[in-house]
Amino acid sequence: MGDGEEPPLLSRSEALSLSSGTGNRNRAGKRNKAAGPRWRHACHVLLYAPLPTGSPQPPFAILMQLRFDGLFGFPGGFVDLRKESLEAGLSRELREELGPAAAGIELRPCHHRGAKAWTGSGRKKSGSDVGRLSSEDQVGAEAQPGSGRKEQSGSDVGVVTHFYIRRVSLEELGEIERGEKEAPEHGLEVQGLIRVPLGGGLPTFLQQGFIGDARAQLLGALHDMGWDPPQDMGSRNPPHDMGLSDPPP
Ligand SMILES: O=c1[nH]cnc2c1ncn2[C@@H]1O[C@H](COP(=O)(O)OP(=O)(O)O)[C@@H](O)[C@H]1O
Repeated sequence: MGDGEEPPLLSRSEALSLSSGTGNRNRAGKRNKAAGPRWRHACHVLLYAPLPTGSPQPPFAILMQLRFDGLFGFPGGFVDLRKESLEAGLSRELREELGPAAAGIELRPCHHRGAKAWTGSGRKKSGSDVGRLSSEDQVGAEAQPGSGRKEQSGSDVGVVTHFYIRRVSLEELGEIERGEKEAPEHGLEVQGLIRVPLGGGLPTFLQQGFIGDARAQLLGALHDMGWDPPQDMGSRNPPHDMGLSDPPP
């Protein structure tokens, strides 16, 4: 798969059928490469709030974060399916990255908007996922678009990125913004939360660096939410077609 080619969008259950790799070991505990790729699962969520009637278009606020590596992305991270569900793992990541105000944001399978499975051969060549990952995490980073890491053997490692969209109230969004400095990861993995500039500032924002396919996820979500930026704003990369409409509350 070359640059620009995206893996297909998978449903939650299709993506979960990709082994997390625990069964891919022989009796000596060594990885059995013939068993196929070992997949690590990562979950990220777009949190958005409707703005009051009469607000400038589009009438919602969307949160993203500036990461430790200078790239923009959505809150979330790797989930250990041996210990937690996708949604429980994502909630844990939100508490770490957004702080206590995120504890009240319940995430359910209905908020899942699609997943993509990336192998080493599908990796894009730009961006950086620079050296702070554990050896466990590196398996994923090798395979992730935008990782910037030297490619490993490619076919036996992979990352499944799950994308969620969750509507919150403007009050809940404000609480998260006010409480972000209390988050354990604030100033470490997360440098700060931002509201995506959706008006005239969007073209400039879209030229920033994004982790993985976060930029396409943002554009796909805007499309699902009924707002397609004018052509010249988002045309560098077509949005993911999430194949879904009307995100659940
Ligand atoms: O916003 C995002 N959208 C899509 N993929 C992302 C986003 N943020 C990180 N990733 C990818 O998900 C994987 C987990 O990265 P992350 O930095 O969130 O995990 P961690 O916080 O658990 O270390 C990495 O392969 C990374 O490239």
